[in-house]
Amino acid sequence: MNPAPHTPLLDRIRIPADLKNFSADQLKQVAAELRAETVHAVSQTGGHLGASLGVVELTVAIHAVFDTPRDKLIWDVGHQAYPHKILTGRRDRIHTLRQPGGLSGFTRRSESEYDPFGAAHSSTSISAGLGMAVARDLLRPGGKRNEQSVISVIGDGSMSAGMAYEAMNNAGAMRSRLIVVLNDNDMSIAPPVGAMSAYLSRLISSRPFLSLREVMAKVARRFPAPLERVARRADEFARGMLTGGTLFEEMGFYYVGPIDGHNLDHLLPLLRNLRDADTGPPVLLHVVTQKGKGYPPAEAAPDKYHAVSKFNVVTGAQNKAPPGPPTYTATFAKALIAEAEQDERIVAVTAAMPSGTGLDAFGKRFPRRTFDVGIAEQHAVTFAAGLATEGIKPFVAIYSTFLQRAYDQVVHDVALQKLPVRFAMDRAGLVGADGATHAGAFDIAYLGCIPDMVLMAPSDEAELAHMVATAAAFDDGPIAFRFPRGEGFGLEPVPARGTPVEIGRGRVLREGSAVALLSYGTRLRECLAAAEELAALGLSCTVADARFAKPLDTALVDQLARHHEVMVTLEEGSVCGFGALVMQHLAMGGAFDSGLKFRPMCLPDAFLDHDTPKAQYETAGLSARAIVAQVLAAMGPGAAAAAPARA
Ligand SMILES: Cc1ncc(C[n+]2csc(CCOP(=O)(O)OP(=O)(O)O)c2C)c(N)n1
Ligand SMILES: CC(=O)[C@@H](O)[C@H](O)COP(=O)(O)O
Ligand SMILES: [Mg+2]
Repeated sequence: MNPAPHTPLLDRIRIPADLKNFSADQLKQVAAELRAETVHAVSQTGGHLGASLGVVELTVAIHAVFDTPRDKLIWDVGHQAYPHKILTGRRDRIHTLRQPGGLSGFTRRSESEYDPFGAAHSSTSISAGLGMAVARDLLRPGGKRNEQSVISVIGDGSMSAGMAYEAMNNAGAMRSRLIVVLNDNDMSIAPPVGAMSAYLSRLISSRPFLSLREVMAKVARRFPAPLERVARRADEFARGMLTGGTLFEEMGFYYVGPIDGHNLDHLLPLLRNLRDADTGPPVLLHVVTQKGKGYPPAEAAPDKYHAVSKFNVVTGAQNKAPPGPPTYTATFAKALIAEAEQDERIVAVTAAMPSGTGLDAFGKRFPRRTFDVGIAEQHAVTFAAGLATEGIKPFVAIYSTFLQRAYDQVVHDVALQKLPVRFAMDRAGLVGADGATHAGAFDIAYLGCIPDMVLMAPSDEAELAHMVATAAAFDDGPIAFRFPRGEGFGLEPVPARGTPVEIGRGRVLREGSAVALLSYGTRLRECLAAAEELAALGLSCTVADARFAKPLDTALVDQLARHHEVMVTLEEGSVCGFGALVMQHLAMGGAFDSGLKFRPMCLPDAFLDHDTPKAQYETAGLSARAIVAQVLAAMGPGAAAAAPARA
């Protein structure tokens, strides 16, 4: 157990407004204590530490200067908001971060009035902030525009997403009063990629940090007097001649920076000036920070401690679980490498998640055939579509939850044109501590309704290798497969290279006569366990692995429906998914007219909070126990007692 840090000043803060009673020097001490408190909290819970450490001074400065929650502070992604949570009335629960029943690891409207906008998917903060700023102006016509400030804090990685540009494009034209803080730590989860990242680096290296005098002079020059505008334009023009106007200025923002984001002597007066300005375009304040700042093990780590498990504060050593079976992610990467060894047209695309998707391993083996496009899921999909038009075989590896963002690209750019893009959807199903925002709940439903999509879900790691091979061999249109977060079962040997399976063909693992359990994905083990329990009760069960949600193995489905009294489908997905596809088929074939008792078991129609995945699936009612209960309920009272007669 790591000892709690000594935090005399932090202990005096109940609400952020208390910070206004402190001098600049005291605020520096508050920042030091807040950093220690954040390290201590995350050492007990695990979580996104590096990003939070990088914004400690920024968090203190914003809360000391602005009047939250009346002023709106929006954290992009929300994974850096732990110090903000500590300062905004959640310190007593910070040790429950990401724990069952505890605080969320992201910002969340239902958690606090200091979280005006929930997040976890990136690059939404400028749009949301602009909406709030415009609402302010609409609701208080004639009011002073500095009565309420809106501050969006967005990271350099998140700045690579299309949404951020869409929002800036709109904000720059609307000239609504909005403060965007670009928190540039030169890191995404992995090192950042792309021209924007290179541009920001150039901007920083071509312009040394502004001195306090320069910052203040610059801001004072801008605000407010319209008459000064001409002079300012001349000034900007002259400066542009020397250093080049920034992209942000070209987009209609007033650019201030770069500023040392750890220097409170600069941040405090600058933010006060921006707060008090009543006129002007949206402001982009460019602060340079360090991910993991102030905690040596984090500063030294290549990933700057983006996400850590519980750890020892003194050594920084993380409590890693003893190595278990390989993860599905690792199995996917290995299988893809095996395919790519044989077919040089295979390439892989990630949207800023090389390690999360296993494509870091693929990239080591095939650097020229690996594309990290930044946090740009929409672009990733259409980029892959373009590759496919020319005969390249792209595997787009995106978490199920993040593929949501590229829905129209999947429909319009890929499926409608029947382009053979392969979608590897990691983190399918419930993911644990990241909670509802990251649950891969919806992909079966949102892809299942698209014509010509082929959808697969492996029931274990060996099946995953076979599905990678199937996708590699399939050239007739889009094909997708989904697999869960974390370790596989480690029960079946995984072949060095998979063997393609027949498209649209499932398999039967156990034959029975009373009950049919048809599984799509890794709940198959729960079905097999349930079948054992039901057999012990005298109910004989067939267990089948659908393998495909689309095209459905209709022959298998019909056969199960015809020869069993009860049929249950299982999936790690939302309503309107696999069960709905099966039900639609059965209904059209009249199976229900002849009395089939059909029970589609899927995730409940609700957003499930963070918990351990096992507990989440218990809550969702997708365990072996729940299957047994469902079957017995379907059979009616006395089913188990009467079961031997039915078997
Ligand atoms: C739409 C979307 N894609 C991917 C992610 C995964 N993700 C979470 S944080 C992150 C990096 C963000 O980098 P940056 O904005 O610079 O923040 P930093 O962690 O460096 O503070 C990524 C890729 C996400 N949250 N949302
Ligand atoms: C904040 C964010 O979106 C990612 O860091 C995410 O938490 C990664 O999840 P995995 O741990 O499943 O890769
Ligand atoms: Mg960053």
